[in-house]
Amino acid sequence: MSEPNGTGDETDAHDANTARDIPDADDTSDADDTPDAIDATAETAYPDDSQTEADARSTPRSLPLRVDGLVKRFGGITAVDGASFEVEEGSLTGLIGPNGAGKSTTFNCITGVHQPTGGHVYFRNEEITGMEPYQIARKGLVRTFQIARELEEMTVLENLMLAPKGQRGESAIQSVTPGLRGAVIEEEEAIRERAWETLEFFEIDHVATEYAGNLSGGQRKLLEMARALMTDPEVVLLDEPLAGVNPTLEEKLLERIHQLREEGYTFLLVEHDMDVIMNNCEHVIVMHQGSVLAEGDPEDVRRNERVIDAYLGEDV
Ligand SMILES: Nc1ncnc2c1ncn2[C@@H]1O[C@H](COP(=O)(O)OP(=O)(O)OP(=O)(O)O)[C@@H](O)[C@H]1O
Repeated sequence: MSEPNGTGDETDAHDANTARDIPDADDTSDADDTPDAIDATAETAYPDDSQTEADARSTPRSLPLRVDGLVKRFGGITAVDGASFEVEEGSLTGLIGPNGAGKSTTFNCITGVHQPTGGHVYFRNEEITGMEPYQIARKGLVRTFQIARELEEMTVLENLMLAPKGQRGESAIQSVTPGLRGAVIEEEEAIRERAWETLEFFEIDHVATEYAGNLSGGQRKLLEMARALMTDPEVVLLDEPLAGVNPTLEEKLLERIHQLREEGYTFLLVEHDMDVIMNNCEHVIVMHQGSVLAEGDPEDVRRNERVIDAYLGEDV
């Protein structure tokens, strides 16, 4: 793979990005009504009618996710080579590319699992490059892994109950302070209730008391997503959530993703099954050799000669 060059591929990505619509002020009416989203929208709306279209274009939008010139090297291997792309609010965006294109490494750099060698990652206009995974998760950006990472020796319910951020938890002080102890118990009950609701949503409530290590591969994928949701994310990066999942479960998982999207979540999906990408994502980003080769709606991407070449003539 080549060293970052900041030329051809970056230009393509940039062109593709600028070709996408800039939301007008009316778009804010559809915004998610969580406090964060309202704050973020306030930063980006174009409140003053006197603003010209050019002003509006130059106003940075509060995108849920923006990756700019991301580079990651492992010794002599350049896994990510100047990748730049944006993820739109409330979208289900697909991230595809041949094996070794750099998709998982990109996810790792976005979510703090890896320290990028170069470039920038922004979550709602805030630079999060190089932050720790827990800091990024707290802000509302989480990922799932190709190989699910649940705690095998805990039950499914316990796995979910551990996930929410900012829990008071047990401490010596609260155990001898009646008021505090009551608050902790109340919080735990609320989390337990939400955990049950989430298990029901993913239809794995019947295995709530099973050790996570005893679940089937497909059930683990559902648990992984359920755990991600328990952290109250705004943006979820899904790394091959359907790999090894049977068709019935696959349909269920996709249905859940669409349902969550309607509730205002934003998803970036890495998936090798092109039918899944083409039938479910409204925007597709194609990575090749560490950078963005093309992006657009599924049909544009499917017809793109460079994409077809990158996949060596495989059906995209
Ligand atoms: N920790 C690592 N150390 C060394 N090289 C790595 C590491 N992680 C990834 N790579 C290399 O970086 C390149 C990109 O890998 P990555 O897993 O990001 O690709 P991918 O697009 O997710 O591939 P796949 O679709 O096969 O999962 C590959 O050449 C891979 O071998």
